[in-house]
Amino acid sequence: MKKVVIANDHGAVEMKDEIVNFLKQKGFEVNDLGLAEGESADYPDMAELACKEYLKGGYEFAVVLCGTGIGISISANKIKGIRCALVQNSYAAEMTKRHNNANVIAFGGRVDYPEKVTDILEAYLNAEFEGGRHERRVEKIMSLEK
Ligand SMILES: O=C(CO)[C@H](O)[C@H](O)COP(=O)(O)O
Repeated sequence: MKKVVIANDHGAVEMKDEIVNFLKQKGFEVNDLGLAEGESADYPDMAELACKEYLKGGYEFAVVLCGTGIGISISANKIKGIRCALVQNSYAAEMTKRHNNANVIAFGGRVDYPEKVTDILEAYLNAEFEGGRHERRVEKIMSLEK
């Protein structure tokens, strides 16, 4: 079964539940490392949890969530091997898979999106990395870690 790991801080509990249910309906096994209602944590810790679990292998991608999506995506992108995209709509979600081959996707639980967040996520799921000239650029992103 395809696996996904997800983590959230207290700013995105409801959105996390919505995304977990959606991914389960899509046939994913979801490793939920995030917070439940009433719990609280610092978003860099939640980014680290999800991304380090993802990097162990066996996961298709990871999802990270905080109030804006900004802090947790900044944090995720500090971790070697992670290309985290904070996407604002379906177009960006599709393109970050096609061009950046993002392996982590971020959303903000307190953000008003123009579409359902699950539709945005679906655009990412349905897209494929194009390779070609984008392969070279992704390699250049990854060499910035050195
Ligand atoms: O969006 C976030 C980071 O970018 C956090 O969810 C937000 O900063 C948490 O704030 P608070 O502790 O006041 O709920």
